[in-house]
Amino acid sequence: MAFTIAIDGPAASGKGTISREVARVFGCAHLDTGLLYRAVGLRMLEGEEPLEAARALMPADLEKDGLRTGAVGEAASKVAAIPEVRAALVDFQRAFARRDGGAVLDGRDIGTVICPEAEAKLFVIASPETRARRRFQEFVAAGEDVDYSRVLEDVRARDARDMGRADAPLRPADDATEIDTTHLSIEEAVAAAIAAIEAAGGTRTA
Ligand SMILES: Nc1ncnc2c1ncn2[C@@H]1O[C@H](COP(=O)(O)OP(=O)(O)O)[C@@H](O)[C@H]1O
Ligand SMILES: Nc1ccn([C@@H]2O[C@H](COP(=O)(O)OP(=O)(O)O)[C@@H](O)[C@H]2O)c(=O)n1
Repeated sequence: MAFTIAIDGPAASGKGTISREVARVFGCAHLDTGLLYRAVGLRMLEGEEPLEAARALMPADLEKDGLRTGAVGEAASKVAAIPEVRAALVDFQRAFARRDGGAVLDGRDIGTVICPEAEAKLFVIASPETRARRRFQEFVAAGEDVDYSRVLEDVRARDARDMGRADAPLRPADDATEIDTTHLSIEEAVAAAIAAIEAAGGTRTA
């Protein structure tokens, strides 16, 4: 049966962490849709035209090194504001969402545009300062030379761009359950997500 779980929210709110654990617990496949936009953003930084890059995207693009850097995140949110780029990525995401065995997709517009019919929808948030601190720690661990105030500035700029764009802006679906992870541990956030998905009819396999 194709049970679809949509998990949306702003940068570094905890979507990916929750999604990976939810996929394990509910025994379904996981697609980090941000990687699609990051892969197009990286190809743009390498000189390619964004729409051509989106149309030519290959699975190997999602495995490339460097997709998680701040510069690529910034480029991703720029190409993500181009309606034709978004349109080129829709079919792949919808096919993934309806696969047998169920799927969890995380991103910005999964519950609103890609899978409005998803059986379970979560909207994960946290304060900008908390998200910037988490992202800063990740960059430091990855050896990137950054300062916290710059990361906070980038988080705010990306929020504004993602929420302000005309096409598929970041916003909760009317029927999404909000999880604020600002004061939650990873374990608590995951437990809240599992409870909401079970309440929506999801069945654990682990
Ligand atoms: N509830 C939480 N409490 C503390 N740290 C968290 C929590 N959720 C995620 N993190 C950490 O914050 C960082 C960003 O989380 P991630 O899941 O990648 O966010 P997103 O996918 O929304 O960008 C990761 O390093 C992760 O370990
Ligand atoms: N479904 C999605 C996923 C990502 N994106 C865009 O891609 C960028 C990078 O997404 P991401 O999920 O990898 O970013 P993080 O939350 O991990 O920082 C976002 O800032 C969005 O602009 C989108 O528009 N729609």
